[in-house]
Amino acid sequence: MNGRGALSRKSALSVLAERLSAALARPAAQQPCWPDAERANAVIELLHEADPIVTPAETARLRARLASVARGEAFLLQGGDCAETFAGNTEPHLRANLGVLERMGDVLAEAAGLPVVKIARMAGQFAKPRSKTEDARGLPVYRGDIVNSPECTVAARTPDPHRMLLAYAHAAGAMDVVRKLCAEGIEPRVAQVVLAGARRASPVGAWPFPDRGRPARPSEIYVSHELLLLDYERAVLRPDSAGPEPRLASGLAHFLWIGERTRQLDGAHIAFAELLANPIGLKLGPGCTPEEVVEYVRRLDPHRTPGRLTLVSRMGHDRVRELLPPIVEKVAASGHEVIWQCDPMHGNTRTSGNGYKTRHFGHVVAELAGFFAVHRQLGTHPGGIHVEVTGDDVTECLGGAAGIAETDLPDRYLTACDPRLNGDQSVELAYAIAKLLR
Ligand SMILES: O=C[C@H](O)[C@H](O)COP(=O)(O)O
Ligand SMILES: C=C(OP(=O)(O)O)C(=O)O
Ligand SMILES: [Mn+2]
Repeated sequence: MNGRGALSRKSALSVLAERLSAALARPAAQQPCWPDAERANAVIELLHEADPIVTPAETARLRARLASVARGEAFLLQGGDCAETFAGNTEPHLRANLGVLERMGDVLAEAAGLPVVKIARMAGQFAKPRSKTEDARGLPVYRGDIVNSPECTVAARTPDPHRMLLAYAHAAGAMDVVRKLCAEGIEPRVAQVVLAGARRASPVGAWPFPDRGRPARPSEIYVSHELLLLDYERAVLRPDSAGPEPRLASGLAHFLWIGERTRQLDGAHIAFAELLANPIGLKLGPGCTPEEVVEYVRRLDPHRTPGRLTLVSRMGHDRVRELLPPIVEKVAASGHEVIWQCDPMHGNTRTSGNGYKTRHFGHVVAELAGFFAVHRQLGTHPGGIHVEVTGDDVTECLGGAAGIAETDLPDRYLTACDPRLNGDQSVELAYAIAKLLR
């Protein structure tokens, strides 16, 4: 590099460092208050030395894949646990969740006649935003294994910065497993629902039984998590000069998204995401106006890069047809080529009669039906879905072909945060979407 190149690289880096400090100085919602700031800083310093978990080449490949989704040439399937846990970070669990993505991807690819880009909520989905600061017992809420423990004691719920090191180690270990499984081949999850019962109860007319899998084959799967805990996210960043302006590449995931509770336009999360070279997602709940969305698009996709920004609507099954069209119209008129993705889970969370946080399979399908109908009407590409699913045989969401009822919820309600579709419900959902796509 000649002297002038080195100088301009140095000044680009110092501009980025200044912008990063300014972003982090903004108000940040949903951050834990570490009881010992010195200990937290020591952990952050250690994490600064950590190796990236994902490579720039992988993230660049995902950028190219997402550009094709934005252009309507591919479909995006994103899914996994609401909250990963350290105890659940095992090869069988990772394999089961990837097997669900694999099977859903097969069904969707065939129905859409398009390649499916798969992104797992995996290898770092350890931080949770919460709607309250205290639980029913008056204890600080559980904020994900990266912050505290769900156990019901004050000590367990006190944020512990050391957990960020554990989260990094677990994420790195999970990524090794993901790479190994992708190379070896992942066997698609096959639905286990009994034929007769399924035919009776299934809302999906085209539910084909028996659900036949195929042999495992190598797969391409990217990893993602919510860009939430800024003390963690700020630690593993590398300069990236491949794009239209110098940015910082997160070494912690290929794809990061900003949640519904941290999308304040003047807040730290949006300002932080502006600096990232990774593709970015943004959740949009029912309170979001079309004007706000145009401002997000301007800030997060300043160079009009197809697929740079994924807008994830999660409006609820009863509001999507009313709330989504003005947002899509305004963004389409702005000329930015975003990905339209539907999260049919978070706008449909309810408490069951027996006190479980749950979602009904029928509401999940209904929000997706609304999402596809809106895009069909407006002539835009319904680019993908973002779902909370597991290959484990849990009983957390109601309905589906097996007819999970409220009284079944206590059987295997294992989630650390939100209710997930189990393996059968997830495959059934893929068939329901296949019907909508046709
Ligand atoms: O995925 C996350 C949840 O939807 C979010 O943490 C809110 O959950 P809560 O209402 O139980 O706090
Ligand atoms: C918290 C989540 O979603 P949202 O921000 O849309 O509520 C999530 O995806 O787990
Ligand atoms: Mn969730």
